[in-house]
Parts: sequence; structure tokens; C-alpha cells
Amino acid sequence: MAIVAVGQICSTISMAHNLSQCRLLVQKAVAAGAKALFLPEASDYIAPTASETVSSVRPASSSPFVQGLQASAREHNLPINVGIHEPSSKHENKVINSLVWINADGQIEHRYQKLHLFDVDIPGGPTLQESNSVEKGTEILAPFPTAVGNVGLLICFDLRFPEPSISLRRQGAHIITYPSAFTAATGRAHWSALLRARAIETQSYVVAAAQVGSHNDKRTSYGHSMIVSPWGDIVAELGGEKKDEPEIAVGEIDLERMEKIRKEMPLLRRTDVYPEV
Ligand SMILES: O=C(O)CNC(=O)[C@H](CS)NC(=O)CCC(=O)C(=O)O
Repeated sequence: MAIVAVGQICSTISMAHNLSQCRLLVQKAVAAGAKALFLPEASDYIAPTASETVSSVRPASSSPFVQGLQASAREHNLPINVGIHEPSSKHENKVINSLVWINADGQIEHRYQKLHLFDVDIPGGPTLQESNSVEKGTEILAPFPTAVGNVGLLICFDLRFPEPSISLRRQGAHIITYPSAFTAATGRAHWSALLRARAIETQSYVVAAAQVGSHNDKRTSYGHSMIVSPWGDIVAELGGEKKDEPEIAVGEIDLERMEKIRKEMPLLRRTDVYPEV
């Protein structure tokens, strides 16, 4: 059994501030005995406008934020999963919403690019057009082995679509991650129900690190980072308020219990009957 930590922060436009928040979380995760730390979507920065999202981007190889976290991972021998922005190689005026796995040697070993972009217009909020500044991904990254189990990467709004999580499960995932910056309004309505549903239907651990609180005068995130077991229990959960110091929550990944759940209730799909999904 291994302990994992989810970290909760309130990223702003200041990469230096966001890095210092994340480094505090690394120290807390190490002190708690965690074997991996999961950080939210867009941990490097959250900008108030699409143009500032694009103008703030740095390649990972020269981003002080990414390099700082790589140094922390190496120093503490702790793998870190973190959501960042990276330049798009296809569009000059877009970034990619990316999730990287930094291994215990501080190397970026895996990278996933967000598939589903958050374009919504709900009167009274939220109104966000992620595709104005972000280029969507085109593939699922196969789950990869880590010290805490086989990890499959997805991001935030991807949570609303069961198909990629089912695909990751079928490809051998034990843990599915949803680093997020859920809006306060949609988070209240849907966040925990969706996370529990994905855990129950994939019979996998779901680890969801979330942004919390007010990032700027336009954006507030719901928080409530959590770890959900393959049976759907909420193993650990943080609150919805931004604290003076960023917080972690920790939980055990029990792969034996997961295998028992999968064996006792096999979820055999009738794709012979519904091949279109
Ligand atoms: O803007 C950035 O830099 C970081 N990206 C985000 O915060 C993204 C896109 S705006 N947020 C979501 O996908 C929220 C989904 C959500 O809230 C829901 O599905 O209800």
C-alpha cells in the first residue's frame, strides 16, 4: 500500500507565487510519507484573459515554475503530477493545457494534452471559452506504471465524459487523475457526483487535485480536492475555502482491495449490443 497526496492551491498570474505554494505542498507531502503528489490543473498560472493566458506561456524547458518543481521532485525523490500551460506548436496564438508526470529524478516522463475544452455560456455564470486560447489534444495517453500504481491522466472538463476513463481502465489504469479548476457554480452541482461515478464505473482510484478560491476578479474555483476509492468512498477531501497556507490531503492506494472489487463485481460491457460507445 502506498500513500498519495493531493495538493490544493489558488494559482494567480504570478508564477513565482504559484511555485512557492507548490513547494510548500511538496514539503507537506514528504512529511506525510506520500509516494506521489498530485497538483491541480494550471498550477503554473491562471490568467484573467485569454490573451494573458497565451502571453504568459513558457516552454517547460525554460519555465521557472516547471524547473523549480523538477528540482523539488529530485531533492525529495518524489514524483509530481502537475497541470501546466505549454506553447502550441500548431497555433501561434494558442497554448496547450498539459499535464506532466515529473518522476523522482526530476525528469518529465509523461505528458497528456487536455482533450475536451471548456466552452460554456451559462447566464449568471460561468461563461468561459477555453478554445479561444487552448488547442485541444488528439489522443489518450496509455496508463504508465509508477510507485503507486498504473496512472492514467485526464484533466478537469474531461471528467464529464466517461469514455476516456473507461478507455484508460481497459488499458490497465489503477488510478485516474483529474487535476482541475472547476468553477464554484458547476463544482457545487456536479464535482463529487462525477468523481465518484468515474471511480465506481472504472473500479479505479480517482485522484483529483483542485484549484480553490479567487484567482482574479473574474474566476473563483470550487476546491474540494479529493481521493475516491474504487468502491466510491471519498477517502480524503479538502474544503472549499482558500486557506492562509495551501493544504494537502492524503490517502492510501490499496491495489489488493481494488483487485478484489474488480473480481467480485466484474463490469463486463455489452459492446456487442452498443458498439457505438
Ligand atoms: O484557464 C486556465 O488557465 C486553466 N483551465 C481551466 O481552468 C479550465 C478551462 S477554463 N477549466 C475547466 O475546464 C473547468 C470545468 C468546469 O468547471 C466544469 O466542467 O464544470
